[in-house]
Amino acid sequence: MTLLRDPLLNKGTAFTEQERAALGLRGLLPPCVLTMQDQAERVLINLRNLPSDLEKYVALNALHDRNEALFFRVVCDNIDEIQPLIYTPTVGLACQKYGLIFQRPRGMFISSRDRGQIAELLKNWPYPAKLIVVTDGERILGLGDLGANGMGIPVGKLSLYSACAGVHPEQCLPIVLDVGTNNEELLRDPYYLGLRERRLAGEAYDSFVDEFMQAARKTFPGVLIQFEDFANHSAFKLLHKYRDEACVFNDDIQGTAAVALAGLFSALRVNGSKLRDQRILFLGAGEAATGIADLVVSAMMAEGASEAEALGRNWLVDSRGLVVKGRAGLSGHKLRYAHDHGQIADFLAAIETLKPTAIIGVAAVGGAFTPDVLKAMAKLNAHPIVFALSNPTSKAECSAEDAYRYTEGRALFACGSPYDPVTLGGRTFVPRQGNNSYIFPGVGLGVIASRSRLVTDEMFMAAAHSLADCVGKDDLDQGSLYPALPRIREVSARIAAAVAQVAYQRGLAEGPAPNDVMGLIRSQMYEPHY
Ligand SMILES: O=C([O-])CC(=O)C(=O)O
Ligand SMILES: [Mg+2]
Repeated sequence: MTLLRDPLLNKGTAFTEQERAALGLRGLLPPCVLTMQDQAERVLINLRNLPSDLEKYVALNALHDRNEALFFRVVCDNIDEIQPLIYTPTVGLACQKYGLIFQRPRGMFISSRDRGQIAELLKNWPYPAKLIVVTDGERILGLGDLGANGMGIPVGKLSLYSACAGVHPEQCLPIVLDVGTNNEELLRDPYYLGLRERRLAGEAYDSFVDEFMQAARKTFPGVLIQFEDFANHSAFKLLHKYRDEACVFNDDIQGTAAVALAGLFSALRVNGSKLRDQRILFLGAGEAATGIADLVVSAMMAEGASEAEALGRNWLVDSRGLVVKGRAGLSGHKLRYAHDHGQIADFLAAIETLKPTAIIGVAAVGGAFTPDVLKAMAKLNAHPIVFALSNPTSKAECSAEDAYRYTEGRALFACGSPYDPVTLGGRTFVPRQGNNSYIFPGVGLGVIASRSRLVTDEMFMAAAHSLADCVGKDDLDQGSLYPALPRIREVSARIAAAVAQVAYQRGLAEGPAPNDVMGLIRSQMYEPHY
């Protein structure tokens, strides 16, 4: 009976006659023996009969808790259909309803009440973790502070690690650091499962996170720690504090940067220009905006631009207008992009003045790329680059349909959440997601496989190039700036190999470089089967 209750061992009706006899399962299962394929088909039939995405999320979660291999088989074989249900956009709603839909815990919940005992707590995790995705829930997607309900995000990210890059599920540990929440609604919500108190701040917060970092590294030596969906003020600080001493990265800063840069490389193949000649205007000035801009600056410099020139080609607009030199109260991460210029209050006026070739939306202001914004970009450029990257769909700067409609089908478009193909004037466009989900699974796999001590920006640059290299002419012809999702395991393997290569070249890896790095990567990829 224990076997049937253990999701890592359970095969349900797929236990063979011999297994049933040998393992004491006779009589505990209906007599019919199914194949994994039969089971997967049945899962899909049931899933498609469910009336809402949230119910599908719950059903998939339940499958994950019942039979892990079957869950991943279904995800891998139907990634286009399933990814939006276990990841953005549905995971956003699932986090908002986390307390209500809760059935079984997944991952670890470490709260500020556990101060002084985090190492002891981590020992309760029964597997040797090699990869932790951790959030404090303060900025979940573009939805803001969801406190401990943010747990859905590390869970979703790690499901993609296993499905999209074959990181073994047993190596994956989702963690929420529950330091309270400042979300009034949650504090009043009877079903909220986190601590009902305001967020820790200042020194108390820093020392709590530091205790977690030391305990995690001690309990799981060499573990890769991905920071996810922290608010800006914590995200930059934590990355800066730990990146040179621990194996960490911030997905929202560095992962998003690499996916956006790869999308720009693809777009430039269509419009035939160079990165160093672009003028990029960001709507948003947080983790994603400055993360992307920093990587773009490095890439422009690799094409021969000076640093000053490259910086001057990236501009930010935040809630107070254009980020310019001397504007009062600018936070540190924006300063590189605070150029000498007069104040401009709104985004459209900034477009008209600065004449960008690309606009990148990362401010979680739904609908901010208005028809007028899109038309202005179409007037300035033969092929305007328009990336509406905010998540979930309700926060997207514009829909795919609007992006194509208001630019007469000339936009080179990428979106953070999935959109269906758009047919316009006899042409069908297939927009693809400029989502860090193309990047982090491969980066993580490469870091784990090479046992790299650190995660570097050079690795994200290599990941961006590898991802861009996977985009074919057939993709570009239909308006896709990224490869098709069903190719993701191959794409992740290439990214992982490139990342591992950097680790070996820079002396960050453990052990000598193998002759066949790709072989090493492939040999480590988990395949869901019985
Ligand atoms: O999770 C996603 O879809 C992308 C991401 O990291 C975020 O929006 O914070
Ligand atoms: Mg994120």
